[in-house]
Amino acid sequence: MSSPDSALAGPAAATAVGEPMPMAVSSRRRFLTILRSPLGIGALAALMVVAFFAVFGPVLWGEAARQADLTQLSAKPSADHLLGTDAGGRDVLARVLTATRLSIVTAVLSAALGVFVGVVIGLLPTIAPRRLGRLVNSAIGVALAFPALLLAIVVSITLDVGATSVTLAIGLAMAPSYARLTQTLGASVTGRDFVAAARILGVSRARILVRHVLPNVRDPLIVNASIGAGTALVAATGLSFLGLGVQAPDYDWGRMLNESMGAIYVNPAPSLGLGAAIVFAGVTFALAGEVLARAFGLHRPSGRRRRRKTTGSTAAAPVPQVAEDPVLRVRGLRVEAPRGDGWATPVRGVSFDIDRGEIVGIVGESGSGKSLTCMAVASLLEEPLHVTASSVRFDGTELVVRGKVPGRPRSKSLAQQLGTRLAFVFQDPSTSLNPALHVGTQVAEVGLLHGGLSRREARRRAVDRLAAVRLSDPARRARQYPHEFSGGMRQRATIAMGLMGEPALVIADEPTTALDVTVQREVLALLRKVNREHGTAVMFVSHDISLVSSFCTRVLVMYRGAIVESLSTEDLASGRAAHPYTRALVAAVPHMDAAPGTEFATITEDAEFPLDAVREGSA
Ligand SMILES: Nc1ncnc2c1ncn2[C@@H]1O[C@H](COP(=O)(O)OP(=O)(O)OP(=O)(O)O)[C@@H](O)[C@H]1O
Repeated sequence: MSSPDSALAGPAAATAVGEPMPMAVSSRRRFLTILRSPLGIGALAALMVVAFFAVFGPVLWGEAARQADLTQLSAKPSADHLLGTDAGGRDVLARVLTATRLSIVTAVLSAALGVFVGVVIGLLPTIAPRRLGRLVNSAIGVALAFPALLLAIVVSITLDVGATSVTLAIGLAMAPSYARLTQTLGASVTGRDFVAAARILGVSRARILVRHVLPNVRDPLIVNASIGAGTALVAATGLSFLGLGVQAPDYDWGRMLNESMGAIYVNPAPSLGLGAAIVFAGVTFALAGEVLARAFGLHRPSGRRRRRKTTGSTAAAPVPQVAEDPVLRVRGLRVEAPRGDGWATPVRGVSFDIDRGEIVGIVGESGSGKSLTCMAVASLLEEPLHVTASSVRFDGTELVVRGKVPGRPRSKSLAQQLGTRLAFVFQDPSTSLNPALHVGTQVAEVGLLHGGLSRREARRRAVDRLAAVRLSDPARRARQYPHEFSGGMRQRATIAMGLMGEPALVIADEPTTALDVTVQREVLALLRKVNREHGTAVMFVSHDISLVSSFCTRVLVMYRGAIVESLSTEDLASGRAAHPYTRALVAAVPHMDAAPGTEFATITEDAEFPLDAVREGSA
């Protein structure tokens, strides 16, 4: 038997935190498939055996377990007593079967308590303000550092020994492990692009938790909860074995094991029988966990059905009536990040405008601050980053509050405006959609959140938007999961999400880097179509200066966190760039007509360029 302590240390060690598995088939079909597999059949059979003895054990063998035959004290196995008798002359097999109920119920309830408390605590850092989150994290760390068995013993003794106290003790001792697991899983999900996308749509923290975090952390939690029942069984048995668990006249497997140990060398059968029962039940829980994870752990989240008052057929928020000012006007945007003992400034007070309907490229080497600039203007950067500016005016609304650009919109109306008027297309299409939700559900989200649409209407509009981004058979595609899409299709779905509203600006942060050239062209054509048909401005980030030259009308050149030049693409293409860094970037573009053997021009790491802007641009 593994030590209860090691067993209680549980879930984090047993989990492979990763991508949720894809959900290609319906849950019913998946359930039937797994049930027909050897694993499913074995788990179901074992579970039925355990359940049978837990339910009927005391009824069928309770009487036999109580009858004492004083002529047969500590008897060895015989035809009448297959596992022999105990020191009181009672049939051991009947007592083992009768004790199944108490042992299993204690294990299941303790595991349920541990998982519940652990999940609640573990999710707190995801939804709580940052400082409280950090405090909870530290508290989980401290609780984990305390040996779990010791914790269980202390709680058990404090609460007065017995079945109830052992359940509470084990549940509370298991909770920190589940809390850490939940917190780690939650953190891995909240850093993903689809959560950032949800934030842009103005989805609240609680809703992000329910719709995006929980479905993606559920599978490992389900597996661990089931394995946890086996763990709890071993722990409860251990505590009872030590005399700290179930007390007479009740008995569970642990207490019986304790009583049988005195005679183990002369009559090992009772101990072996008990050991077999404990191992069988433990393995059953582990198998059940595996089956549950495969069968139900990949369910589409049921989600609370919420009907809203229908206000019209479009999900778009009313378009603010603004003058023909730039769609985005940024002044003195600065991003600071903690580094070592001090602060680094990856974005150094940049200023720029993007006019309505304009397509503006941002180019620069890796690390020049392009992505941070985009995220900052979309209100997506949170602590520990400091984002300050004298003004960030989007679509007529000032985003800066007391010199800072908040990581979340300050009001519901602003969240609605950002959710419907600003679209963000991320670099990696494989992370920008939630793998646990149907694509249509995700596209429809903004209609539910900001458009006042009913679920059905939002879905209809989502299908319409998927058609608008030229996805064939959009109704079927809407019912598929992101893994059933190609990279290009995912990018289109992300753009379709943006088109649920009436976006005034699409920020596309290297949207084609992860795609092959053909798909790249399709995505660019789509962005251009959105630009032409809706007058949507595009802020297009890329390393690829030739791509930017062909796609954009104007280019902002970033170097070490500053915009060093703003010029038209004609000027760029015809070699009229003024800043030495821009000229070096252009010179580094390889040409097909270069003579064989010609060395490519590169920008070396130690190359230094002035940070002052040569035209409009840097503050
Ligand atoms: N969350 C963060 N915390 C601290 N520093 C960061 C953070 N994000 C980015 N940085 C740093 O800021 C600098 C600019 O990063 P950014 O992602 O904006 O560069 P980029 O120009 O978009 O690069 P790439 O083209 O490779 O995506 C980099 O040095 C990066 O290490």
